Amino acid sequence: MDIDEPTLMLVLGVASITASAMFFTLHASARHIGGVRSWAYACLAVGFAVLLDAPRLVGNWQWASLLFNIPFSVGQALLLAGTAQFVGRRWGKHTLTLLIALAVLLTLAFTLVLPDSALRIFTQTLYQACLNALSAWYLWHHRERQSSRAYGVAAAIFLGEAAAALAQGVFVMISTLPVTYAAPELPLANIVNWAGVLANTLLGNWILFLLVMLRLVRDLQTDAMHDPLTGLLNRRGLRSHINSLLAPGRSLRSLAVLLLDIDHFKALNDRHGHATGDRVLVMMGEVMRGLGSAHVVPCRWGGEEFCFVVDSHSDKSLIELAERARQTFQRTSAAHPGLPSGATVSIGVAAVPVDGSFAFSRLVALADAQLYLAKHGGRNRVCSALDQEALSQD
Ligand SMILES: Nc1nc2c(ncn2[C@@H]2O[C@H](COP(=O)(O)OP(=O)(O)OP(=O)(O)O)[C@@H](O)[C@H]2O)c(=O)[nH]1
Repeated sequence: MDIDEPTLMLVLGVASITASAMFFTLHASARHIGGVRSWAYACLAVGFAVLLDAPRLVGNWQWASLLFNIPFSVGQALLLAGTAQFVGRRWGKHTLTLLIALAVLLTLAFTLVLPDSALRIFTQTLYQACLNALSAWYLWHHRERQSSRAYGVAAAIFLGEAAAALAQGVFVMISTLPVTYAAPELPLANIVNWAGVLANTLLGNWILFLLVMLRLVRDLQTDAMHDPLTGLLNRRGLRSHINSLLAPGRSLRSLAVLLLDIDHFKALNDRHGHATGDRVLVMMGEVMRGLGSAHVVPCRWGGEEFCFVVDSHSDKSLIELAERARQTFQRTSAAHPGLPSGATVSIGVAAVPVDGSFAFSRLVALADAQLYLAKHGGRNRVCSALDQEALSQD
């Protein structure tokens, strides 16, 4: 291949260092995302390896090899460590140290102790292939549902890099020609080598960058849709849930809402303090989460008001759910050390058919009217616009 190698390496080195700067910047504003800092150091190490090698200043091939191989191998190990951290795998510092030590030992062995270019390149590319294949496996195995396509592409790129590295090592081993790292005497090995380096430096880094951005978007969406105090869906999250329930193709027959309001919460706050009030709200969230399921979705409506949205139910099951919520809340608050024992909740229940005239706001208004009745009927009770016979069983 007709390539001005030093120029290409210079470009790749600069691309790696730029990627490193990008990852460092990302890490500064998204510290909770694991692995980004390791990727930043990985790009830095690879960038230095390539930049040091580009001018071909060192005439002695052994020293030139050491100068390239060691930072490059460190970069590969850090890349894998970053990927493992990004997907949430346990990854001890010892594993990283071992991998780096292995790469350094192999390089030293086949450069200074037993100088053999072919063996050095083969072990180096085998090492790189194994690490890249493991990165591909981590990304594929831990792909996130919403961005599974991007994870699939990332895994494919890493697998491609692994295959390119392995192929280059094999070409070099089976050739009878004398070889240098870039193997200009072996055109096929050289092409494969460059394909791998390009995939690594350009595509690989960009796809990792994309995965971090997708993770950030997912985290922001999760934050925007959840109440930070209780962890339940907030109103925005609930709206998104309702939209997904009403999406075309879902044959939903009816929808129910249970509105729950903690009794005399203002007095509780005044008497025991706002922090205790917050703890009662958290406990309410836990009680509701415990009663939730795929068809029973809890939400913090606002302040001391909560709701369940139920999309598969009978009238009886709704009333049972409301009663269970009321009793569990009362029991838990009584049993919870440090919380006021008399905390109770009033609940209004309503259900409507999902037809052409369905409006969620009307359903909420119906449940609210029942909640009003529960409050004015003495609190700590369930009121429902449903089958009164079922209600009177309790
Ligand atoms: N601790 C705490 N209090 C909150 C929060 N959000 C709203 N509140 C308080 O909840 C109280 C609601 O009081 P009200 O709407 O008067 O209702 P209530 O005292 O529960 O009376 P009833 O509903 O009629 O039983 C207000 O004092 C709000 O300040 C919160 O996040 N934490």
